[in-house]
Amino acid sequence: MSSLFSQQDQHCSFQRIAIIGMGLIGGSMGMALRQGNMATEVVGCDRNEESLALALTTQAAHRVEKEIARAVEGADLIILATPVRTYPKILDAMKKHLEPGAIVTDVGSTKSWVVQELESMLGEKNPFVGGHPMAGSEKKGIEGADRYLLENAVYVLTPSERTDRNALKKVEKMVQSLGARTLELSPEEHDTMVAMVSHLPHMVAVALVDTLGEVTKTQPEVTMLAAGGFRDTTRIAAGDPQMWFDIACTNRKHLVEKIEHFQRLLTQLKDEIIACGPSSSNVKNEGLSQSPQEPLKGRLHRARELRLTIPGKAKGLLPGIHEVVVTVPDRPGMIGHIARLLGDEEVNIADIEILRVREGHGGTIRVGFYKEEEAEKALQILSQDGIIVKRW
Ligand SMILES: NC(=O)C1=CN([C@@H]2O[C@H](COP(=O)(O)OP(=O)(O)OC[C@H]3O[C@@H](n4cnc5c(N)ncnc54)[C@H](O)[C@@H]3O)[C@@H](O)[C@H]2O)C=CC1
Ligand SMILES: O=C(O)C(=O)Cc1ccc(O)cc1
Repeated sequence: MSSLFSQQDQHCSFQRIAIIGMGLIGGSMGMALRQGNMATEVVGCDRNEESLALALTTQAAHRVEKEIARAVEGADLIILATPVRTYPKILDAMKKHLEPGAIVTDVGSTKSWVVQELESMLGEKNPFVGGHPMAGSEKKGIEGADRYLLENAVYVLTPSERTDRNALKKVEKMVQSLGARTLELSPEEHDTMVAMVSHLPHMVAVALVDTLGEVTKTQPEVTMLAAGGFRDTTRIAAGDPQMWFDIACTNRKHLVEKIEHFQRLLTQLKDEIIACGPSSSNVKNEGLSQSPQEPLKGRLHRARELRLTIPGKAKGLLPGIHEVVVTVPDRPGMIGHIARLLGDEEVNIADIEILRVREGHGGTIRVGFYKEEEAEKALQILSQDGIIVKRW
C-alpha cells in the first residue's frame, strides 16, 4: 500500500512534552507530536494568549499554559521554540521547576552559543540536546504552522562532548516521529554550514530589498517590474526581524566570514562584467563572445551546473527526493487514483504537493519518491494509465 506518511513509531516515548513558544516551529511540532503518538500529553506554552488559544483549536497541544514554571512541571521533554536570545531568561524561569533528568532540547537556528549557554545553565541535573530543523518559512506565528512542515526535512542534532547519549537517542526518536531525517553535526560544523546556506542568503536578500528601496525613491515604478527572479531571491527577507537579529548576533563570526567571501566573489563578478562590455575585444560577429573560457561566461556556466545539482524541492541539506510532475484533469478522486495506482505496484510516495490548480480545468501535482528507481517506475505506471507525467 502506498503511503503519504513516513513510518512512525507507535509507542509513547514521553509522558509529557512541554513546548515553549507555540509559533511557526513550536506549533508545527506540537501538531505532529499531539496527533502522532510520541507523548501522553503535549503542553503548549507561549506569552501570547491568542497563540495559546489557536494551539488548542488546531490540536497543537492537549493543554496550554502561560506560565513557564507550570508548563514544565512533570514534563520529561522540554522543547524550546522561541528566538534563541530569549533562552537564558526562559531557562531562569523554568530551572527550579524541571523534573530531575528531564531532557531539554531546542529548535534554534544557531548552535555553538546556544549549546554552551544552555549546558552551563542546566548543569548535571538535566541533559541538553541541541537541535535545528532545516525547514520553515518566512511566516511567523502559529498561524503559519503546519502539521507536516517537518516531514522529510533534515533535522540537525548537535551533540557536544557533554551530551548524554541516552537523551540524544530519545530526542532522535522524537524527531523521527515527525517524519524528519536526523543528521548529527558538531555545533561548530552546524554554524559554519548554516551561515553559508541560510544566514548569508537571508542577509543578501535583505541587501537586495534595501537596494530596491533606495532605487524606488527616484524610480517608484521599479517595483512593478519585479518578476519571479526578484521575488524568488528575496522571499526570505520577509522573515521575522527579531528571529534574524538573534541569528546574526549568535552566529556573527561565521556569518561575517561568509559575507566577506561573498563580497570577494561579487567584486570578481563585477570586474568580469566590466571586461565583457560590447567594446571589448571579445565581440564576435554575433555580438557576443562564444568562448567558454571567457571569465564571466565560465562563471555563469559553473553556477548553472552547480545549481542544477541541488534538488528542486528538497527541504534541508541532504540529497533530496526524486520527483515527477503529474498533470491531472479537474475530476474528483484523482489524487486518490494516482496514489492507488502506485500503491498497487508498491511504489511508496515520500512527498506530494499541489503546484497549481485551475478550477474547472485541472492542475499539476509534484510527487516525490525516496529512490530514483521508484520515480522511474511511477513514470511508467502513470503514463501507461494515460496520465500526463514527466520527470522534474
Ligand atoms: N522560522 C523558521 O523558518 C525557522 C525557525 N527556527 C528557529 O525556531 C525558533 C522559533 O522560530 P519561529 O517558530 O519561526 O518563531 P515564531 O515567531 O513563529 O514563534 C515564536 C513564539 O515564541 C513566543 N515567545 C517569544 N518569546 C517568548 C518568551 N519569552 N516566552 C514565551 N513565549 C515566547 C512568541 O509569542 C511566538 O509565538 C527560533 O529560535 C528560530 O531560530 C528554526 C528553523 C526554521
Ligand atoms: O523560508 C525558508 O526557505 C527557510 O529557509 C526557513 C528557515 C529559516 C531559518 C532556519 O533556521 C531554517 C529555515
